[in-house]
Amino acid sequence: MRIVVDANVPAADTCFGALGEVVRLPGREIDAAALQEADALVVRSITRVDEALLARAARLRFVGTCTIGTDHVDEGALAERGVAFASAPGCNAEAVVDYVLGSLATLAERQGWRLAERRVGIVGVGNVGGRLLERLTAMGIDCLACDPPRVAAEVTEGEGLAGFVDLGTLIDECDVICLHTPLVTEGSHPTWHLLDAQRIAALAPGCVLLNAGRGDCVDGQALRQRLAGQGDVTAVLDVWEHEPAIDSGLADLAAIATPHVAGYSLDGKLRGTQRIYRALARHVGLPARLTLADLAPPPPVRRLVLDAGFCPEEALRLCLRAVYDVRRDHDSLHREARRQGMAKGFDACRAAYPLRRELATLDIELREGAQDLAPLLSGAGFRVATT
Ligand SMILES: NC(=O)c1ccc[n+]([C@@H]2O[C@H](COP(=O)([O-])OP(=O)(O)OC[C@H]3O[C@@H](n4cnc5c(N)ncnc54)[C@H](O)[C@@H]3O)[C@@H](O)[C@H]2O)c1
Ligand SMILES: O=C(O)[C@H](O)[C@H](O)COP(=O)(O)O
Repeated sequence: MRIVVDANVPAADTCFGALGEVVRLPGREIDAAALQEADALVVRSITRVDEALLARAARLRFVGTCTIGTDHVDEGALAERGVAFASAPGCNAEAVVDYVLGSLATLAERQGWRLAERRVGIVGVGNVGGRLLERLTAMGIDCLACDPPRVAAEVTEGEGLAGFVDLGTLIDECDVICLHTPLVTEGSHPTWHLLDAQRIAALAPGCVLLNAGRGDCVDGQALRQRLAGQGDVTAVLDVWEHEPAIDSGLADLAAIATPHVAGYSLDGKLRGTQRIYRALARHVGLPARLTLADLAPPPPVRRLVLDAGFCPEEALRLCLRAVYDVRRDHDSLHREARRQGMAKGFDACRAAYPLRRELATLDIELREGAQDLAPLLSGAGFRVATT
């Protein structure tokens, strides 16, 4: 079996090599010619899997994307050709939540506010937004949630979603708005330009808008105008319209601008690889013997000991940055964009992404006098012990 795999899929040779011959190609270079002899295709989100790509893929029987998002895949076209499809729901959701916490802690420090005093609105409460809601609530932070499709499902399935509000209410009542919606262009709950010019104009002065869903969920031009004109809201943007050739003017105006890497923990990527490896093995009737534990190395920082003397905000920042510092990704996007131009720089940051682990890989020991920090830090996602 010949398996074409995006070069940015970690542990591909170990996993897919156990099932067949692996051909690795940069995601943007996978084209119809590359699939002529392929039996299986494993992508991430940058390869558009559509009619044009499939045109000469007569042998193709399986496509897997090691990502949560599936908007780059024409599932109808695959079904018509009898090609099986698998994605990796939730694989990097914890990493995205780590990114949100790191971004908010960084802004709080820069702008001189306390996260505990802010109300956070979460739009799209699925794997990512749901985990964010859980972690923020456990940290004692007030949250509102908006997810009309889930609310509609409640009516029919009795999910019980008390406390969910509509988008207008969330915008009016929250200081921080976190967008975790997929890109949906059709149906009764489309998300294309969910934050359009009108909603962007309605953002209250001082509010923070964070988008780690899909770039097309926000009208980038309207956001750029609001940031450039009034300069009274703060944007944290990980996803963009027209990636990788994103609007560099908007990137300059965003307080935190990163190249679509919110989900780029090694753990999240390996989970994605492993899910698709298992799906392909099942599809071809081979055993999938490799587990996540076989693939993930030990974390580079395993343990932190805190004694008395930290205020909660400082302790949280210190622990977050021991694992992942979002400022590194912001700086590297700007640096590489200056060096190579935006489109090349954007992709270069992603291709050479440094090692990043998830908060749950860090053990924190709280000594006497620091034990009050336990709810905040365990709520944030660290493994906390008191001694
Ligand atoms: N930046 C990154 O690195 C990164 C990483 C992972 C996922 N993502 C993006 O985040 C999206 C969400 O991920 P997930 O794992 O939570 O997906 P999910 O499918 O588990 O959840 C998405 C939620 O959004 C809700 N939703 C859909 N339309 C909506 C609308 N109009 N208004 C409000 N809510 C709406 C759905 O009902 C669902 O609950 C993915 O589809 C992907 O596009 C980005
Ligand atoms: O949908 C997802 O899982 C994320 O957006 C993912 O992090 C995208 O990563 P990429 O495919 O761009 O490497």
